[in-house]
Order: sequence, then structure tokens, then C-alpha cells
Amino acid sequence: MLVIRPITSRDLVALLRIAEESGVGFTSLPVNEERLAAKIAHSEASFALSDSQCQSGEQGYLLVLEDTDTGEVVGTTALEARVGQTDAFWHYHLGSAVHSSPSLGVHKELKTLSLCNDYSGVSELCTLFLSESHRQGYNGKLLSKCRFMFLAEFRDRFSDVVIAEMRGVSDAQGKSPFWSWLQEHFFDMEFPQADYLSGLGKKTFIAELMPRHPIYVDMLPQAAQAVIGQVHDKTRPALKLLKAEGFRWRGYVDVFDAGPTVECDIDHIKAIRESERLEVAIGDASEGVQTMIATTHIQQFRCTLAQACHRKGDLVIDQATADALGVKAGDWVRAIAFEKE
Ligand SMILES: CC(C)(COP(=O)(O)OP(=O)(O)OC[C@H]1O[C@@H](n2cnc3c(N)ncnc32)[C@H](O)[C@@H]1OP(=O)(O)O)[C@@H](O)C(=O)NCCC(=O)NCCSC(=O)CCC(=O)O
Repeated sequence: MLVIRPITSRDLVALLRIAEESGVGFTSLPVNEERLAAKIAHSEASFALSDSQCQSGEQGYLLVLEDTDTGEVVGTTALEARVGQTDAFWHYHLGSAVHSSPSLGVHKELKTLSLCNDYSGVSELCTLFLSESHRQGYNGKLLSKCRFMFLAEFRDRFSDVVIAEMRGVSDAQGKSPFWSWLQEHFFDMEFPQADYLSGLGKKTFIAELMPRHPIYVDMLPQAAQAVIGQVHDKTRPALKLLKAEGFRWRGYVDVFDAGPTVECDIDHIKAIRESERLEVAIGDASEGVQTMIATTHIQQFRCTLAQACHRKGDLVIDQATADALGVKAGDWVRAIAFEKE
């Protein structure tokens, strides 16, 4: 059975393997053992806090998908409580500037990119990765959507707005058309190095070196213009999953690869609106439907997909599912059907 649970220090080797597998441009998982160990420790500390200790918003929750039959970790998924609390959180915003001279009969509407910190303090979904061997059935959906169960249950720890920075376009060698232009004029480093430094949290160079004035998009090379707001091929499924939940692009893009950042008000997220809190009943669930089920205690958070019968106020699951989730009859869970009954 595949079960999502909080990461622990014992998962470091698996996380390192996933970081290698995810490749260049997957900023939140740099291939750096020390950094990954620090990420795990930060997550463990965040899970250990009580709600009232979370005022700073600096918490990060990193979860893994474990195949309980083999003990193998096959995916990751994460949430940041509030970004930009300790360092600045940068984006470019795609806007427009109108240059108009009625007397000459000239009217030009030009697209611009302006550096901003508009998403400071919002919550972020990140670090979504499923090993290729497990990209089948509802596994990807489970990994993406389990975070909405988490947001719904532990709502007070998060902001009213949730974003996700989608990986932008880069080739197999890690060359990004957008970065190539920035590199040529403003930086002396390759995209993988900039992305790596950003993943390490060393982001001050962005403020120091990035172009400070708005950029006229028409003045960028065609190749750079073409990838603004576009996602990496491998990230299309991740974007589709979020769009289906109500996430939209409002013109914000990553400062390195120009990948889109999508956002949604927390209360408008489909899975949050449609999931229900139900009481567990143990029994025969073979006539039920595929259901995502999450537990409601943060330290013992578990989420899985299993056959379940939805009855008025309760949810019938079998003993194996209850064991995997660590729940018993009468406990509360949050659930949402992936299939209609
Ligand atoms: C993102 C996941 C975990 C998703 O898993 P799967 O690929 O198994 O999911 P799936 O169910 O097959 O696909 C989800 C939906 O996308 C559709 N789909 C599949 N391939 C597509 C494509 N090329 N273009 C458009 N849509 C596509 C499927 O039909 C399905 O829609 P229907 O249900 O309608 O059929 C995986 O692809 C992955 O690990 N990708 C590589 C890592 C990555 O790029 N991660 C995102 C980085 S950006 C990030 O982490 C921030 C975002 C975030 O955290 O959510």
C-alpha cells in the first residue's frame, strides 16, 4: 500500500536519490546532502510544534510517499507555511505599459516584466515528485492532493492564499532560454548553478544582480520571450492537477526560468471545499470507491488511497487501510472520493 507520511531523518538517502532523479530546475531539491538533511530537520521541527507555536510562519512540512510493502520511498510533496519570512521572495510580474501619443496617432501596448515581492507571506505547495516507476493510476493525484487535506485540517498554520511555482522550460543539459539572456547581461554563472544556489537558500544575489528596472518583453530574444509563463514538459501533469483544483496564473513568473507561479484562495480549492470529516468504521469496503483518506493529528499525519464506503457521517474502510493509517473505529479522518459512487 502507498502511504504518505512526514519525512524523518531515516529518509535522507531516499531524498538524496529523489533529488538526483528530479534533475536540474527542481529548485527545492538541490543535490546536497547537508542541505537536504537540514530540510528534513526543519520539517521534523515544524511537525513537532503546536499550533500556537507557529506564529512566525517559517514552518515547512515535507512528506514522503512510502510503499509499505517494500519500505521504499517513491515520492515527495511539501508545503511551506508562509514564504518570504526570513529572506525576500522574488518574482517577475508580467504587466503592461502603454505608450500613446494621440497627436501622432501612435498607440503601443507593451508587455513588461517587473521584479517584485508580491507573494511574501503566502503559503506554498512545492517539491512534488513521483518516481517514474510509480507514475500510474491515481498516485500522482494522491501526492499532489494530499496537501489539500493537510491545509484543510491544519488551516490556522497557513495563509489565505496558496501558490505553487511551476518548473519552467530548460533543456536536458539544464540550459534555460530565459536564463541565457539574464546570464549574458547580468550574471556570470550557468542556470544550474543559479538554481542550485537558490535551492540552498542563498538568494541575496538575486537582489544584488537582477535587473532592477522593468524589462520590455519585446526587447528580449524570441527564445526567452517564448518561455515566459511556460512549464517544463515533465511538469505539465503537476500543473494540470493544480488547475483542476482552481489554481490560476496571474502573470507571476520565476526570476530564473520564467516558469509560471499559480495561485488560489485557500477556501476556493476544490478538494478543500469537497472533502469531509468522517468517523471511521471498520468493515467490508470492497463495494466502495477509491477514496483519499487523511488522518487528523499533525504529528501522526498519514494519507492514502483506498476503497471506502461513504455512509452518512462515517466512512467504512477495511482493517488493512485502518492499520496503514494508524486509525481505529470511531477516529476522525478527512476524506474525498476520487471516483463517484
Ligand atoms: C507531477 C507528478 C507527481 C504527477 O504524477 P503523474 O505524472 O503520475 O500524474 P498523472 O495522473 O499521470 O497526470 C496528472 C494529469 O496530467 C495529465 N497529463 C499527463 N501528462 C500530460 C502532459 N504532457 N500534458 C498535459 N497534461 C498531462 C494527465 O492526463 C492527468 O490529467 P487527468 O487526471 O485529467 O487525466 C509527476 O508527473 C512528476 O513527478 N513529475 C516530475 C516532477 C515535476 O516536474 N514536479 C513538479 C515540479 S513543480 C512543483 O513541485 C510545484 C508544484 C506542486 O508542488 O504541485
